[in-house]
Amino acid sequence: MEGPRPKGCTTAQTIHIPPLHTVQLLPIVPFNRIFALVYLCAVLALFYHHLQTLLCSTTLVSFFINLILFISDLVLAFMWSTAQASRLYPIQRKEFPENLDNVVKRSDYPAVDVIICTADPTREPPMSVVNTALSVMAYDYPTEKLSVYVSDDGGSALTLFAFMEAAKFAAHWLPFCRENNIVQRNPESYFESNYSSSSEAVEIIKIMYENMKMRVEHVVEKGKIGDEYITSDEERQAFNQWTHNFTSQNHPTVIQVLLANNRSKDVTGNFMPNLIYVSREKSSTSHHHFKAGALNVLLRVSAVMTNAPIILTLDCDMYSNDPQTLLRVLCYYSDPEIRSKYSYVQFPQHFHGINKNDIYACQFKRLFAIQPMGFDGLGGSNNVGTNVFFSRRAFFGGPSNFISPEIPELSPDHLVDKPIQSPEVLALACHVAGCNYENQCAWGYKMGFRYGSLVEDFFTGYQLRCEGWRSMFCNPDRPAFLGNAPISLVDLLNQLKRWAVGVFEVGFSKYSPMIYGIRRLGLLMTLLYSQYAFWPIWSIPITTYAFLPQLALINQVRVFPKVSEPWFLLYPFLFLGAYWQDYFDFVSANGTFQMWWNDQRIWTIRGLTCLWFGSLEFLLKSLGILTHGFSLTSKVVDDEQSKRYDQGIFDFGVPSPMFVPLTMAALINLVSFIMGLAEVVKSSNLEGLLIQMFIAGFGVVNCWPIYEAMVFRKDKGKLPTKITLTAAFLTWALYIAASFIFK
Ligand SMILES: O=c1ccn([C@@H]2O[C@H](COP(=O)(O)OP(=O)(O)O[C@H]3O[C@H](CO)[C@@H](O)[C@H](O)[C@H]3O)[C@@H](O)[C@H]2O)c(=O)[nH]1
Ligand SMILES: [Mn+2]
Repeated sequence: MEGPRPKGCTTAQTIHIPPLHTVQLLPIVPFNRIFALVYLCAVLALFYHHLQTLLCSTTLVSFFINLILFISDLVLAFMWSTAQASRLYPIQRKEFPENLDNVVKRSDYPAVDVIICTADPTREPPMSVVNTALSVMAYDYPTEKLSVYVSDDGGSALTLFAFMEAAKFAAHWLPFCRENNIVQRNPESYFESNYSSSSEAVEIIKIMYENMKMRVEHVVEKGKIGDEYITSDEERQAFNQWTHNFTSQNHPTVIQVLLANNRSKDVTGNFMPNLIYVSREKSSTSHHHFKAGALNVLLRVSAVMTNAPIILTLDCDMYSNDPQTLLRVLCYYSDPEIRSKYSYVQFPQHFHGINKNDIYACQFKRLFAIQPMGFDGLGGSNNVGTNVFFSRRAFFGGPSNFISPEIPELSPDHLVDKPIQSPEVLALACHVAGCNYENQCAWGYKMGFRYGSLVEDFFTGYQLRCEGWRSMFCNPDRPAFLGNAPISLVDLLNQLKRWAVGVFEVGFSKYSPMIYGIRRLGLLMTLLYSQYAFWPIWSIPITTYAFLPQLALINQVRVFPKVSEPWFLLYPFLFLGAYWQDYFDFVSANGTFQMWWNDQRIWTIRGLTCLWFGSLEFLLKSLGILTHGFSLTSKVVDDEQSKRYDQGIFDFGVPSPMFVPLTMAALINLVSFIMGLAEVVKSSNLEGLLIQMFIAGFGVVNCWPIYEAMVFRKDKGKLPTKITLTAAFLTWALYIAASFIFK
């Protein structure tokens, strides 16, 4: 495996050009490697002890208890080993866009196509999609090289209307940003920030923005576009495509060029970027492959219209937070060597509006910020679906194995020589957006974004890596993009449930890292990808440790070594070692202690809820019993909910079955801790049960918000009584069953 190469540095030293980028191994690496070795010894010792106790089990019950603990620890050890793979070579990159002028002329900058996906105007407010689009249209980049495509899987005239308004507003907004050197180019966020409101120009543009917002929101609220909002015949014609039998699941392709960079000018007379609305053809009889399908259509439509060599894919809520980002990407892309080997540059997902201590751990620091450095050091960052700059060539076979698309117009080296609004171009674009176009094609299997998993981002990144592409991770100090995170527990758990189904679809397919990946990626990268592909198996040890030691404690059965036995020492070492290292990683990625505490709490909550439900859903799906699709994460904010969120209060609210096992765990831990404590007071003998007491106590502390939601709260976000009662009944049943078993 090739380690990191400080490429920019070497070039700089030999020919004395200031570097465009540098790369550095993280200073913590030597420590990580030594610690991994020490920890490994402890893990091996633990398994020696496990085998001993397993073989010496005296009764069937104790054999089964030991077996469950053994399996759980096996899963923990496996997950630990996969995490080590990311700790051995983590690297950090830096770019120097200020040096770009020495290397490339502005006129030689490559063209860039941006694809923004949206799928439902009720769950993804069009105004927020518009803001995302405006923020990227205003990139510091030659406007004639920039095209923004909006993929509307909701097939909604409301979204098209919002973008017609956006196109008009952009004529004011883009020059305003340029002339005033605005850094925050998402208008909503700009007006929310402490901008200097002294100038008249700011006030004027703010009023314009508010007017646009009012019109769009009014139309969205009414659900239809009143005549008074339609200002030209062209617009009317566009909306006429929504005939009476047009539904979001059944309609022809709609492609609307809203701005064209050879024709549309802003108010200062400069040309604007292309802005194109695309809603692919849908029919209830064909499979659409969710976001991956939408992205493949957009890959083809953009190829026909502009065919830029760089493609940025964005989720509708992920707006650009830094106008210089494209220049950063050029720092890499302007190097032909990198261009021929790298398939994408991934920027992390950062979020705005997260509450102070991030109670739901929505920042996913490990997934989005920490582990990508480890992936990158091994030759390729993971792909997280949005904020990623692809090389178009990467969608057509490996670096040395080009796969030709079925028509030459889709080839990455095809030159588009007609304007985007010409009838031939539009006709071909409509053709390649058709829902039967992909029949008997390699799209989704060997070309483009890959089908077969609800986490098409993870799957596609993994497949590109298997084909031999490298990729990189770029995490500048100022976040390049900011997005929304779920603000209620059930939204979060539903999102993660989809991820759980999606990763299992990779883990248990013929492309599993363990059988397909291992032959192509080497051991470390395979382990790292396995950590995600088998992510839901965390639920096994988490559930075991949330119930088993507690039920044993209630019945005064000891399942761990006594304090006086030397094996005892392994447990605090393994626990503290893992938690401490995790804490350290987290804090190094700008986390705080409270954030980390919440993060580890959510980790246990996931293990008891969405990971099980996701696994079950995957099983039912594999058996053909269930055909669940891509459930969108809601981006609509309920006022009351958002108030609770800002105060850091857990939001249960709806009676989701996922809350039942969680509540049961909370009850069992509380009961066992109290009963254990009573026993200690009575016989003042903690020696044998110390580890179990500790686990139950740790559980109780972690479950605090659940007790509150169960007993003390009256607001709408409290735990529904139905859930509390069901969980209480099941806990009681479990208690009775356990007392029979442990007898
Ligand atoms: O049929 C669909 C379904 C979704 N989307 C879009 O996909 C994006 C992501 O959907 P969201 O509901 O926000 O899911 P998240 O779980 O927040 O997204 C994460 O997980 C997804 C995979 O499950 C990745 O695609 C995303 O990039 C990644 O940010 C949104 O822009 C949607 O509009 C479509 O275009 N078509
Ligand atoms: Mn999202």
